[in-house]
Amino acid sequence: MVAKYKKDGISSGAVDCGLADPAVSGTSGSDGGNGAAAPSRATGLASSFPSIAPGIDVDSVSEAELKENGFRSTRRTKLICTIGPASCGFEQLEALAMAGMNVARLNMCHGTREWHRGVIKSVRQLNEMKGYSVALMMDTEGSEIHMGDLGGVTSQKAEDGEEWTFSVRKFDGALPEGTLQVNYEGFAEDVMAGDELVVDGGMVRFEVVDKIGPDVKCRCIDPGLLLPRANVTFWRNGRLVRERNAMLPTISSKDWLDIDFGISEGVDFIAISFVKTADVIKHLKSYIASRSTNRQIGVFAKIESCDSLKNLEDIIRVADGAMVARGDLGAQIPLEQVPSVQREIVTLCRQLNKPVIVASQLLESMIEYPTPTRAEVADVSEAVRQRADALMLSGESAMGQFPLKALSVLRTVSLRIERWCREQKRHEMMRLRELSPPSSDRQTAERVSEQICNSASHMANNLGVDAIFVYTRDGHMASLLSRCRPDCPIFAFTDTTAVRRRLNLQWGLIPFRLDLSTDMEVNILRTFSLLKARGMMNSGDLVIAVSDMLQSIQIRKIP
Ligand SMILES: Nc1ncnc2c1ncn2[C@@H]1O[C@H](COP(=O)(O)OP(=O)(O)O)[C@@H](O)[C@H]1O
Ligand SMILES: C=C(OP(=O)(O)O)C(=O)O
Ligand SMILES: [K+]
Ligand SMILES: [Mg+2]
Repeated sequence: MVAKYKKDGISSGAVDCGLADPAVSGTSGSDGGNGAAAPSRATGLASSFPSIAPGIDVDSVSEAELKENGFRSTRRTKLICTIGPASCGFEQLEALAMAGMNVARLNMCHGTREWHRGVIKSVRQLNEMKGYSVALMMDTEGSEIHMGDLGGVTSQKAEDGEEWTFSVRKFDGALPEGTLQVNYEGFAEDVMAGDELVVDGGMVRFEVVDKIGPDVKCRCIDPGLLLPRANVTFWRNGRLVRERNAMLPTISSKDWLDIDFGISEGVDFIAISFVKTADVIKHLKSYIASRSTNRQIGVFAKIESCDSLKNLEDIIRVADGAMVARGDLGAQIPLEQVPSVQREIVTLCRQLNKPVIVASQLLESMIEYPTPTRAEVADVSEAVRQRADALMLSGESAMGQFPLKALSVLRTVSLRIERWCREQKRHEMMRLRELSPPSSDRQTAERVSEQICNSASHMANNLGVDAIFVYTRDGHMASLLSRCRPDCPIFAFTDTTAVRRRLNLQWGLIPFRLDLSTDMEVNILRTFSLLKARGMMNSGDLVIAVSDMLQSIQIRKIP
């Protein structure tokens, strides 16, 4: 890939993915960080950074946004960055955190476990030393069919009419000229002459000419750039072919090892690729529960296949969240259906109170160029207007030339569209159905919490309050409030760092960690005085406070 412009300023020379000494790394969020010094938690470095107020953890980005713009203008849409060679150094991660990254995604399709372990360690250090709550999401490879590593080169151009061989043979070292490896052993048996091979969701296309044992001879019919490990689907008579490849397990044996790795490394979320049914999610959730006592890992279902669309509601009901994985989805259903399917998934997730991520190609051109296309900005705007919980960068942040600029575009577009939607009432309006239907026991805590949150949001909008405060141990009340998408931001106070990180993925929540008292009044007064002392709120601000420890709604003016 040729850099047409100067590369993003997050790393000047060679990309260093080792663990830079964070004590000597400066903050370099030049294009869109907010320039605020990062607060440090109680570490030996306390003297190098402004110290955090005792008793409350919040990151410098939220703090600066609150101070500079007041309550109402904080960003509601959360941002996820896929980490790769262009973003894995400590300083690069720090710059991304400064520029608003809420979640770092690790795609297990690429890189070694050791490499991923290094990134996890850096993110964790960043959180501990600088008060961030960047969550970690591990994304499984799945049993998709993809090409091999291109024998070490970063890309190869396939020209119109060229002959290429797709082979299931294993090669040591360099590949023979014009040969590509395929990871699925049944490939040569499943395909037929005349089939169309779609690489990387349509970036390159081939027609199958002939089969010779493990080799499949093809002719390029849509030229383009072949990237390492690009995904491959095959089509016959205009339909996706699903032979034995459809029988491959959703979670492969390699995925199970990656999942064990994720559990032992304590990631916050695991995203499962190519989910077909709800059962696989249930199975994984019980596996995680049996392996990791007292740690919750959110399981996200990636919606990227025809099968997942057939079972959409069942899958989303059992998952902890979903991802509209438009990359592969666009290779499995006609492209023109992707926007309406995205909207359906976003709506359904909101109804079922599951966080939803819109992913892939949001700013694809920024892999190479420092400015997005107008169409990309429109796409990002639409996802923000649909009020998806989070937007995700893939290649833009993993291997592109401008990771920080791409993140900055997501941030500024989100802020601008959110404000426009609030002021002009342009959001997608949605009537929320009841999550917990009336039962014989009409007073279940679930139902009461839901009603409290709906009413609190309604009151917040009618009264024009500055913020909703929620005191929550497990985060559930915070997510119920987020579901209502109120006009004001939601400050979520929780007593564990793990819950705080998980809440960082959800729309409109600004998560803080605070030692919670069983006495609600004590919590309220403490948060008021701590936030006031740090300049994050002012006397006279109007707040609605709710809690999962005491079922009440309070309307309070900051003294
Ligand atoms: N851990 C990694 N190591 C090397 N390259 C990576 C890594 N993660 C992502 N990439 C690169 O970024 C590109 C885009 O990432 P992503 O969309 O997550 O993967 P894919 O293209 O496989 O669907 C990948 O094709 C790959 O080139
Ligand atoms: C996010 C996606 O999955 P991956 O990048 O792992 O292919 C996608 O297909 O859009
Ligand atoms: K993946
Ligand atoms: Mg995919």
